[in-house]
Amino acid sequence: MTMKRNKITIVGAGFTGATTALFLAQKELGDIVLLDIPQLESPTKGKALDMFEATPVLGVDANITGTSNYEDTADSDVVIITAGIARKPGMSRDDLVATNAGIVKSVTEQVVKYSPNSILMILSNPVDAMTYVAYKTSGFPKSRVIGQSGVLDTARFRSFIAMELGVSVEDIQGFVLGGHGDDMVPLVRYSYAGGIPLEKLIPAGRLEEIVQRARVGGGEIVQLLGNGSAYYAPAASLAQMTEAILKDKKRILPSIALLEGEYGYNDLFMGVPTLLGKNGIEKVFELELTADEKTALDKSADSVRKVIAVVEGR
Ligand SMILES: NC(=O)C1=CN([C@@H]2O[C@H](COP(=O)(O)OP(=O)(O)OC[C@H]3O[C@@H](n4cnc5c(N)ncnc54)[C@H](O)[C@@H]3O)[C@@H](O)[C@H]2O)C=CC1
Ligand SMILES: O=C([O-])CC(=O)C(=O)O
Repeated sequence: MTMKRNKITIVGAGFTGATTALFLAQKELGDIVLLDIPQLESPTKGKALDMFEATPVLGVDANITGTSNYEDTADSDVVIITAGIARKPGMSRDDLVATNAGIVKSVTEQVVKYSPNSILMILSNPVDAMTYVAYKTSGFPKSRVIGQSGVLDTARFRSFIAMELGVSVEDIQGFVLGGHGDDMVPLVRYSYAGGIPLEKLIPAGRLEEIVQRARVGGGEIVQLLGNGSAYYAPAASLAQMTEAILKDKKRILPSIALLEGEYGYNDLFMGVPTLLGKNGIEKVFELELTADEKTALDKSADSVRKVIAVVEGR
């Protein structure tokens, strides 16, 4: 019996796209197609071949190919969209909307033509609004259009807490709600180190400083790099979400999902805890919030709505 291998397409073979391809190959999650614009076809093929040549050493079986032709992406199981421009120091993610909305729309049109049954995973920023664009353009059910933000945002929070306590990053659990912007809402109430509530281990004032560092964690990397934005941690986050889907792991991970009444919001894409399995987002978990948490989430939702209004020309 021959088993069909999974096929994963990554549109945008830049820093995040190429790094994601490598993580996916290391996890042996399937064959990988890297696609970029025709002007970059040669370097895209070069990156893919170089990566494939790493697989004998890594001891993994994954075909990795580069292309600028959407026909090569046909029948993908998962399509990851990282196409677009990244911010530079002094810019906010929202400054990217005018350029990236057009790119995400045209990419999605092509993707759905060749992979009508795929699950779309969006990274391009401003990512909550770009997930909305992919949803509207694709006509896919909401379960198959997923944005990445919360795995990364909690990974940053977990890293900073582990540094603070001098313990393993593995034992820290973080929790974040809201849009992928500086007013995202990390909930320390639901954050733990080895099952112990963080509030019992770190004084409130210090915990708030760490929360604030996590909120602006993307900007910290943008400042340090000087000419682009983070890609290792974002790529690791995409790989973890892809693994949850392709292995039908039913993991509870934060993702950007369409809200239809949950948390009191409608027609809005924003980060919430979700169940990820073979059908994509199989469930959105809704929690009771305190008045302060709800006020903070409303602010974050307003920021996302403003960007969606720009996309829609309102
Ligand atoms: N949601 C999140 O948590 C994160 C989002 N991002 C976002 O991901 C995006 C990509 O970031 P990087 O990979 O660092 O940028 P990059 O500039 O290294 O790569 C982007 C790639 O997209 C390609 N591209 C542009 N238009 C295209 C089109 N029409 N079709 C196919 N490919 C196209 C470019 O040629 C380039 O190779 C940015 O918008 C960035 O802000 C980055 C990190 C985290
Ligand atoms: O900060 C950026 O522009 C890229 C991003 O979304 C992140 O690293 O969180």
